[in-house]
Amino acid sequence: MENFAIGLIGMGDMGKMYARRLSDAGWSVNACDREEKYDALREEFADRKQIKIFPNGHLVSRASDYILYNVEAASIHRVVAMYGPSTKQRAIVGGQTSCKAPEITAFEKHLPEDIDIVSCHSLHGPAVDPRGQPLVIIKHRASDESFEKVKHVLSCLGSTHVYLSAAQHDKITADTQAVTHAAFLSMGKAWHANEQFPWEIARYVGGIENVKINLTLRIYSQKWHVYAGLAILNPYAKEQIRQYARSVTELYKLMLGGHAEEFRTRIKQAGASVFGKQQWDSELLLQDSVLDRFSLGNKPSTPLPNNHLSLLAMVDCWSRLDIVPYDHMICSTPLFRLWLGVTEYLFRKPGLLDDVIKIAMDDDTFRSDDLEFTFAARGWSDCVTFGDFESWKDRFQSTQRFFEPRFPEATKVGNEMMRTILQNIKK
Ligand SMILES: NC(=O)C1=CN([C@@H]2O[C@H](COP(=O)(O)OP(=O)(O)OC[C@H]3O[C@@H](n4cnc5c(N)ncnc54)[C@H](OP(=O)(O)O)[C@@H]3O)[C@@H](O)[C@H]2O)C=CC1
Ligand SMILES: O=C(O)C(=O)Cc1ccc(O)cc1
Repeated sequence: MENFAIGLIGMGDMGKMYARRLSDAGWSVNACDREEKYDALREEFADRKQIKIFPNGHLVSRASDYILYNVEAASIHRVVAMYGPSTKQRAIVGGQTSCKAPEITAFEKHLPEDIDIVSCHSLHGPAVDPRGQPLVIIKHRASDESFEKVKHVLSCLGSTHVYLSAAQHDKITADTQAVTHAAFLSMGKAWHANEQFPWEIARYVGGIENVKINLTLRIYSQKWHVYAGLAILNPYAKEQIRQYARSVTELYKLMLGGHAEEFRTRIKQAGASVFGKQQWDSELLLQDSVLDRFSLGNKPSTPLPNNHLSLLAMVDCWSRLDIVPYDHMICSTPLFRLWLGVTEYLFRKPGLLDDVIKIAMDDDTFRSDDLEFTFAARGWSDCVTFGDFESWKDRFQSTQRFFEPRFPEATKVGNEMMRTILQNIKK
């Protein structure tokens, strides 16, 4: 593979991460972003001889042997339509977007027939060390030789390769990403609606509450389009997010109506279908003593009880959709692994689930919080169902502004928490 050059179109967070890692491994990289960022990018990468910045994607495409589109999912069609026809003859093309259906459609429509298509998706954010994280590689329309070349190029990331079709990828990530995010987005929206910084309230500080708070703030501190794109454009996500909202609503109604037996049976059945076949040969993934270290507030001497509606609904949703989340570990993001860890914690801890069910029925202190959470889950689901990017952006950014003053501290604590917990999981 002498003189093999890699092209990166879109030099945002992911494009830059790939450019740095591929050039560190010795590959020649041609890269561009929008034309107006040409000078700034040239300056930023001036000290890297292996990276050549171009003004636009035509110039990157004609000079490169493997071209990766790292642009917003919602723009992929427009950008591939623009630069696709300029692709060097017999080159290989792929994309990094989080949802593959629109990406593949754009490639099939706009790439000349002699171009091979091998796409990919790093299942982690740009600030996470890629080593050991899943990297999905999709051989969509390619010779074995092209496929081997892509695997060889991407092996320098040190990620674990997962080979799937585009449809398999979208089906699994609808669960590991889109629904997981819907739960955290709903928590954030509900806290915002009640004007609560959750770490300032006794109910929310300590143990698994810290995981919920830190991960929610982590999501809201990122760019809206990443989360909007992977939920709205994924053909499988609509149904899954709708079921999550339905599970939240139905459980909330059972709580309001005091239907204790129905509630208990439903939760226990859901727990059995999701966790029933698991062999618990290890310690609990998450331990209070570890989790308590990652608080944004001070732990009160007597934390108020929580009915964990968001977690009960998650397990109910998985169960209704016949999803066993452990089957999806191959496509798990760090966030998903922690979310699964939190649900596991609730369903495996002796007595805790029974306490939570009792609290859900008997304690109405937090009915208004849960009402806001229910509205929020329904609101996100409606946005996704209607494919409404503008409302999605507005909902996201208004809550982002609410939490913004706390992002620097939350990012620090959240990163530390993720590092510690994920290291423990690896052991
Ligand atoms: N962030 C994450 O955690 C992950 C993201 N992804 C996916 O990777 C892709 C990129 O994400 P990320 O890097 O975070 O997003 P960014 O917004 O940081 O990067 C996208 C870049 O593409 C640029 N762009 C838009 N149009 C063009 C064009 N015509 N020519 C060249 N560049 C263009 C954008 O410019 P402008 O901003 O001006 O539009 C922007 O700089 C997305 O599809 C995302 O879903 C995948 C894994 C993880
Ligand atoms: O871990 C997560 O789910 C994240 O939030 C980071 C992320 C966002 C988009 C992707 O396509 C992959 C990873």
